[in-house]
Amino acid sequence: MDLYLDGITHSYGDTDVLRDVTLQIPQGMVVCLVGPSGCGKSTLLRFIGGLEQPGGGQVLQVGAPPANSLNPLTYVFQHFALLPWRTVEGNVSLVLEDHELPRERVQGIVADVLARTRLSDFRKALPKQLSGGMKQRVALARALAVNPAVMLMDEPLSALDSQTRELLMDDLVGLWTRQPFTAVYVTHNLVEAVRLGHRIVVLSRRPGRIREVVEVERPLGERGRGDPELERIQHHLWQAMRDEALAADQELVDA
Ligand SMILES: Nc1ncnc2c1ncn2[C@@H]1O[C@H](COP(=O)(O)OP(=O)(O)OP(=O)(O)O)[C@@H](O)[C@H]1O
Repeated sequence: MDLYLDGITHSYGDTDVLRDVTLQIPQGMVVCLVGPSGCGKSTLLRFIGGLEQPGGGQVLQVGAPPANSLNPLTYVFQHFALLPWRTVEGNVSLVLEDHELPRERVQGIVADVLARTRLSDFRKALPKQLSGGMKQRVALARALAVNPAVMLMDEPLSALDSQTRELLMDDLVGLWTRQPFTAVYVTHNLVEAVRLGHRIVVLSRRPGRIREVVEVERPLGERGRGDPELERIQHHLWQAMRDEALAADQELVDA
């Protein structure tokens, strides 16, 4: 299933938040949204997920989600949102409970996603026993368990320290390489964008409109740290964002 954003425009009261955002999110692609603080990235993600409706334009789903998808549009948040009293496997199976699946099917799905996120040995652990990176891997496993058509990822690594973030980026690349998924990935971090994004969308400051779309051709599995081509793209993205970010910053200070 592809997504097509057709002229998304929105205001909250007098605040114009998004203007005429038109964008294709093809199946199997990680599309990163970057842009200055307050430019409407999270708002756009909520529109894509159907949590809110835009004032103008529409989000179109083109084609059908996978036949066994239990939740076509699934979020991954910055702060994991795990239930502290449930084990790792209990947190993952939670999202399957309303679907009246046979017990063996649930066990099969949970075992599969825990293996894919390298958590099989920790299935009985409670969240408080896990590092931040492992908690986010549980959140990823939980998202994958419903076999989403598109994962909506809102700053999923920003609560983690830089080393853990590096490891999680490798995990995400490994997950995608073994079994490509579709994602809209909101981030402030241009290193993440160039490591994980097939397509990087730069939004202007508020009201967010598309300033530039950058395609990164290098396969995810071949993108290493210090890769000059990625650094060139990152530099280019920063140039595109810099003035917008400075102006947005000034607006916040002036407000
Ligand atoms: N429910 C709401 N009611 C009123 N204003 C809102 C609401 N949600 C967001 N806004 C405003 O819309 C603008 C865009 O917010 P949004 O959180 O989408 O930006 P963002 O690009 O994700 O920001 P950040 O990068 O700082 O997380 C901000 O000015 C915010 O205050």
